Formats: sequence, C-alpha cells, structure tokens
Amino acid sequence: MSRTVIHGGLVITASDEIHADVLVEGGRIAALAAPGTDAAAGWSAERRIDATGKYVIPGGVDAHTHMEMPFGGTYAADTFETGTRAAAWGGTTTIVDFAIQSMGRSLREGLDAWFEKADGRCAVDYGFHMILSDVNESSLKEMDRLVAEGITSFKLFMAYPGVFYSDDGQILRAMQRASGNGGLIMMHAENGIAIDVLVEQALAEGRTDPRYHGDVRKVALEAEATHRAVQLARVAGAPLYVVHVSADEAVAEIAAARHKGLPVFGETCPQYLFLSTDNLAEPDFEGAKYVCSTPLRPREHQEALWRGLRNNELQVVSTDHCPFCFSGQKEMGRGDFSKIPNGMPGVEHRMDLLHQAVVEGHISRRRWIEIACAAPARMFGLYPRKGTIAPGTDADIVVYDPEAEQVLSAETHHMNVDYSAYEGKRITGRVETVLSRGVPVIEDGAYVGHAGHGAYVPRGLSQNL
Ligand SMILES: NC(=O)NCCC(=O)O
Ligand SMILES: [Zn+2]
Ligand SMILES: [Zn+2]
Repeated sequence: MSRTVIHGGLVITASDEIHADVLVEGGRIAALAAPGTDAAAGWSAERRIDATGKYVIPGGVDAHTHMEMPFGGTYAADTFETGTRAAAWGGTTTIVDFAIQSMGRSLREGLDAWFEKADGRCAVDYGFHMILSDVNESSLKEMDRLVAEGITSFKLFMAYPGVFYSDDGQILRAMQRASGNGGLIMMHAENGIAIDVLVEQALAEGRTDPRYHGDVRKVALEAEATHRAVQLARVAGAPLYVVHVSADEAVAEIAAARHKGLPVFGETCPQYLFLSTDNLAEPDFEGAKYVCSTPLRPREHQEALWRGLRNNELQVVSTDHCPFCFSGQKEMGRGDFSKIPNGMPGVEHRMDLLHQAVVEGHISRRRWIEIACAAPARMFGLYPRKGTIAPGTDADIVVYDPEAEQVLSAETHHMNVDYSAYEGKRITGRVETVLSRGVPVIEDGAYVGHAGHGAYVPRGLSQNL
C-alpha cells in the first residue's frame, strides 16, 4: 500500500486548526500526529510533502455543478473530463452533478444518461442529484429506489415553465415522498410563471439587453417562491434545501423558517458574493457572460449573503457551474436576453474566492472549510468520507499556500470556456498540491491526474437534519 506523509502544515477542518503531520496509506488518512512526529519516528513513505507555512485542508466538495447540461438548445461547455479537471486545479475533489429527467421519461433513463457521460472520464470523485422535470405517480415511486441506490437528493424548479417547472401540487407530492423516503428536496425558488409575463412585456417594449434578465427576475419573485417552498415543505413535513440564493429577502425567508425550527437550508454561490448587476450591465452584450438564474443582484445584497453565511442562515457555497462560451453560445441571445443560455463558469475558483473572503474578513478559516467542504458533505450524505481530515476518511487533501498571489483569467484557467467571470481579479492564496484518495492530481503546479481516476460515490441520506 503506498504511503504519503504531509508534514509541517496547519491542518484546518471545520472544527479545528492544528499543526500536525498527516500520514496517508492507500486512499485513506491513516493518522494525524504532533508536528515533528514524522521527522522523529521516520514514517516510511514513498512520498513526502513539505507543507511548512501552508494549510492542509480537505478537498472541496462542490454540490452543485452542471457538466454538459442541455439548456436553451445548447450544452454547458465543460464535459465531465474538462470540468472535473478544472475542479481539481481549484482544490475541489468531489462534485455532485445534476442528472436530468426529461419530460415524459423515467428518472432511470435520465440517470443512465448521466452515468454514461461521466463514466471513465472524471479526474475527481462525483455523485449525482436528480432533477425531477415530470412529477407523476411513476417518477414518485422511482424516487424511493434512487434514494436506496445513493441518489438521495432531488431538484425541483418553480421556474422555467414548459421545461423544468413543477406546479405546487407536484412539488407537494415530491416533498411528501421525500419525507417518507429520507430524500432531500432542493429547490430552484423563483416564480417562473410571473417572470415569464415580465419577460414577454420587456421584450415587447424593446428591453432586450442582458441587464433586463436581472430586471425581470425580481427579488420579490425569489422571496415569494422561497416562502412558498418553505410552506409546502412544512406541510409535507420534509426538509428543504434552497439552491443558489441570491437576494437578501430570500435569505430572510430561510432565516425565519430556521428560527421557527424548520429543517430549511440555504446555498449561495461565489457569483452572488462577488459579482452584481453592474456586471450584467456591461456594454457590448458583455453582460451576457453573467446571465444566470437566480440572477446577479445589486451589490447591497452581498452583505446579507455574507451575514447569512456567518450566522448559519446559509450553510453551503456551491458554484452552480454551468459554463457557456460567449462566442456562439451566450451570443444566441443577442437581441433577446431570454435566449441567452443561463449559467456561469466557476468550479475552478470556489476554494480560492472563499479564501479571499477569509483574507478580506468576511468569514473565518474554519467557516471557509465548513461551507466549502464539511457542510456540503454532511448535507448530501458524504461525511465524513469527504469534507474533513481525520483517520479513516478518504485522503482528499489540498495543500494550500495562503500567501501566494494569483490573478484569475481566461488565459490561465482550465475550464472549457472562453471567458472568466472574474477576469483580472486578484486572489491571495493558491492550491499547491491536491490528492484524491491519496493519489496526486495536482503537484508542483501541474496536472498529474487522469480521466477515469474519479470514482462514482453513492451517497447516504442527508446528515444535516
Ligand atoms: N443557474 C443557472 O443559471 N443555470 C443552471 C441551471 C440552474 O441551476 O437553474
Ligand atoms: Zn436552478
Ligand atoms: Zn444549477
């Protein structure tokens, strides 16, 4: 069994910061010992990593990605191969992607298609959620079987009528089913019926630029849908996880539900924490790069999101990585913002952007690891195998240099997309080494992994409840 020692670093988990030497045996962490143990005892190992002055942190868990997702007549530009490689570059060692049930088809067909896309192609480990597009008696029954197989979370949409949309009755039925089988309902909370009216009116009045995408997807319509989702979950007796929360009033809805003791959880994404409607308003159609749903909000919303993350009103930061190239894909919406494919790239930058948030004082180091590693792992039934550093857990480990300086750019990123949403942004901190189940994937600033190393991980029930 191959052995690796990481010595001299500061091991940071969601609960502790300790200077320790870490021994990896095969794919697992075998021991943590006082600093200097390795030097004194001479642990036998094939590989020694000097982490002096560096952080030793769990690999990131990104619980919201869309590799090769079909949307608006095109596909998200990252494949499982390119997207998981980019994830590895950024210190993320597990993704949970969304398999999609097509209208009129079974969950199984959708799931099989996603297994086919991912199998043998991933650089790091992966699991699946299931998007329910067609809630009916048979798909409800299938939910039970999927939960038993390790697909333990289901996304429903209150937006996108005619595509992914479920009405309140369908949502209630799915939540009731989840309350019986232990599954977790993830909600895209925007009132899509009302939004479509506003889209139609905007286009009829000649308001066609990307910034109107943000205008029509009103804060009130995110807050209203969030409130409705909470009440439906309450009636069903089911837990609820609200994805990509962007608006202060939606955070308030989640906080109010949690205050009442309801099992309601919230996720936000780096784009809502670092970008704003100013980006959507960039001239020459450049705003299209920032079209995603829920939309970017005015800067004032960011403080509520940071506060929510600090106070545990929001538990997780995922990327909602869903990249479309500016050229040829985002451009499909020139003259009609509603035809711009929704989604932004980000899987590579989440750990760095959140470290920047530590540097800027928004969150503590341990909260960084909680929201990016431990909480998503617990929320989606992967903990403690993923999301922490402890004996017996998978050796998904990042050696992170907190002093290194870097500038994010499309010139240097590894995502398969022709722009960076963070072009020119300076970051203090950088991933130096990444191990996935003990195997080096990033070493000395080079990718040393391979497609197919990443394994499918069936998940348990959510442990956050
Ligand atoms: N978020 C987004 O704009 N695209 C991906 C699909 C979704 O998460 O709703
Ligand atoms: Zn969504
Ligand atoms: Zn998404």
